[in-house]
Amino acid sequence: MDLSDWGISPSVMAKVTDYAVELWHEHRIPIILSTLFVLSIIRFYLHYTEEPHRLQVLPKLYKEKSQDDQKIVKSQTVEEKPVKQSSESSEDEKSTKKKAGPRRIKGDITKKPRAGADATREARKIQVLVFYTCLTGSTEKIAKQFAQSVEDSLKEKETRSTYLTPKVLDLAEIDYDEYFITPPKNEGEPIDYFYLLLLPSYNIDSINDNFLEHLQETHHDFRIDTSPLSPILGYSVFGFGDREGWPTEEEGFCFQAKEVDKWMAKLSARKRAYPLGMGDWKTDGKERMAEWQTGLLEVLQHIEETGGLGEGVPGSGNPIESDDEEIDDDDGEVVFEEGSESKATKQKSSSSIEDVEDLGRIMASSRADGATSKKSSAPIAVDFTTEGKPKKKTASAPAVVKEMVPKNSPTYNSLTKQGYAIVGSHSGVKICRWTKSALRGRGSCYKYSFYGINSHQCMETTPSLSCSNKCVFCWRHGTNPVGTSWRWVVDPPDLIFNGVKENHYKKIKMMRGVPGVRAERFAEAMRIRHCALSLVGEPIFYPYINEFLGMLHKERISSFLVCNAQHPDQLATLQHVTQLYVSIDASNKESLRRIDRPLHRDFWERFQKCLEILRERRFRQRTVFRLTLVKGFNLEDEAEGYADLVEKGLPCFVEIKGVTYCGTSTSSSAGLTMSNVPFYPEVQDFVVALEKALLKRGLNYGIAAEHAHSCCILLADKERFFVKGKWHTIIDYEKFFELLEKKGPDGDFSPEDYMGPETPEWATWGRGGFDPRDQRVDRKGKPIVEVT
Ligand SMILES: Cc1cc2nc3c(=O)[nH]c(=O)nc-3n(C[C@H](O)[C@H](O)[C@H](O)COP(=O)(O)O)c2cc1C
Ligand code: SF4
Repeated sequence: MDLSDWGISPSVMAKVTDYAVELWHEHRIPIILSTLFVLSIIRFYLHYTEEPHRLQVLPKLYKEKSQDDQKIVKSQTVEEKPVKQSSESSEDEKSTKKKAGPRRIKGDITKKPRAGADATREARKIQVLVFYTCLTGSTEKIAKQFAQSVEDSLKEKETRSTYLTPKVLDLAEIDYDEYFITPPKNEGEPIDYFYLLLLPSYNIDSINDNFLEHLQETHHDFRIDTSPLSPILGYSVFGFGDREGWPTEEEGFCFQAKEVDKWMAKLSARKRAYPLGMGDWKTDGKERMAEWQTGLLEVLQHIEETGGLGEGVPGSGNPIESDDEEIDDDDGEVVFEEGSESKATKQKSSSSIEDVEDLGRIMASSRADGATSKKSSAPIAVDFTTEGKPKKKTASAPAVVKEMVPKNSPTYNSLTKQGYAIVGSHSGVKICRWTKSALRGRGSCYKYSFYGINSHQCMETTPSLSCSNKCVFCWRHGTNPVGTSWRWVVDPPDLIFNGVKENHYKKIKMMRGVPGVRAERFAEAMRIRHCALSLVGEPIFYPYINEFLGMLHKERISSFLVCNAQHPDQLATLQHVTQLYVSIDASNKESLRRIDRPLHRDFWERFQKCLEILRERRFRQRTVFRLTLVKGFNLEDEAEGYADLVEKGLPCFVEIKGVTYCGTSTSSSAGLTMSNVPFYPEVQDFVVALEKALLKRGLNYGIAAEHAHSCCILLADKERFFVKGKWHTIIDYEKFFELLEKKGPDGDFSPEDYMGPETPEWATWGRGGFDPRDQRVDRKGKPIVEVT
């Protein structure tokens, strides 16, 4: 077509073209932008007007797809929305729009159930596998009988719905790869495995060597995970040996069982379900195995109920043999720094002070409260500030009584972090370092050597975390509470008693998976036989201490009570305890002020009064002075001063102990450093000097026993505890309870009436006093070789 046909001449055309080109060159940017703007508007318009139409198609597609999927994944649910009619509300429409898009799946994908998960427990069976080796015939028989007996017991406990009949497997016949690289694979229903290994030791080449080599190689094989047996539910080993040929562990008793236990811990990622048991079938084997079996059955039942090993395992079962816990001494008394609570206690509120005589009344109401609300809120505040003169009750209304250690307080957090369990609002319990050590056969505390206390059966607790001193060598470092009077809520004694026992056992159970814990000691530890009332604070601060003691004694738990010679009124009314300690931290007033930093103004008078009480009661209570020696504070030239105090109190025993450095800011602010810790020979010299000073005064005390390991020496009254040429510092605990039951808590009987057998030879002066049943280890767990 020609433009001239439309009547447009070529010259006009050329002009228009020129004009358009010129226009473009001059305004091309605004033109482009405007065009883009217009196009976007059109695009948005089309998007919003077309969407409903597209949505009508999509659900249909979803539905078809989801039907296919359902065939494959049963537990998946496809989220779909019915097609919306245009008449439906815009709200619905919005939600529909929101959910449009890729297919979404609700619910979990069906996973293989995880061993140990509660929810899946029902669906899974547990298979106990009993592995054994045998050269001379005994272990095979034992293994079969054992498996039968486990099955019978599980039947009795009605756990058969989960446990399959235990299988007995000879390690000489099985393929290790089938069981000891990964747990066996089961084609049918899923099964969880629990391994038990009964293993005699042989000091000749035997199948045990192959087995151990296999375990070791599996652990080190770089192609496999270092803990390929971690899917098993747990394991435990029992070793057989012969004490005639291999009397001690150092000499090889059950050495291969110990090795297997160690490797299994590594391969299973610390799934030690129960401590290694060891026995000699000719002597104690049956007994040891019965204990081991009892413990195991409890674990198996626990697994059945909860699906796992429970508290303490794994986690507590650190495979590295180490004692990396902080230095912890026996009976350490802790002073807390003043924090918010102590500030509260400092604000003396005379209005909240009650007569000591009123305690009976308050206690009755406290008990009643305890029965319903577990915790008494009786507003008790006992003033201990001025000894002997209880303040008159005032008429004004009592102030609000607070808890000593409330759950959300910094003190609570600090103490629980340090491993204390807080019971009620003012009591604490903790497993002492020696209890752990004895459970692992690494030595007991000096009280085993001196008095026959089994450290692994000892509970260390206090019914009062509060104290009225701020001793420089105090162990723990919290934030409070210290105080001269009881201004807190009082918990009833049964609440404390049950609570401390429960928590003690809980903590013992947590030791189950710790390497080196001995099965027989672990089993024994489940019966508390002794209670050290010390830990932190001041036990006789607790208004119902006698009731608490009564509960201990009723269960035949002995009581070793340590007090700080600041509460004479409470000391005077204290009923029988198995052994009554008074801390004597200095020989004179000035020294005592410097070391104990007492809060009482009349601390020296109180101290003197306590000594008088002890003297009066020395034929009723088994009294002990405990001296803690701090070089540069109370050691040098103080033997004479201490002798004067002994003359005054005439205790049955005097324990002398070198302070152990705790490195807290309390101690450093008091100028205490490592140089204040006396060496054992210095403690020995001091004790010899004290013995001499006592003799000079006509006091017949002699050095009865020592425990070099904890830098502790015992002086005893020779007239009373040296019988027929032998020291008798050990206690006859059963006799104590018999006397108590016969004569009552205020009964008339003396320490000699429950004096036990002679002090063991190895504990006497010059012999060191380390329990010969155990092995001394250094802080890294390495055996200490004595240089003689
Ligand atoms: C050759 C031989 C070597 C042994 N070596 C040790 C040993 O080093 N340590 C140990 O505690 N017991 C040792 N025993 C003792 C056995 O471990 C113990 O008697 C065990 O109960 C034997 O079990 P069995 O009859 O199943 O083979 C040895 C016994 C034998 C026959
Ligand atoms: S008496 Fe008990 S609490 Fe005290 S050190 Fe010994 S084992 Fe520990």
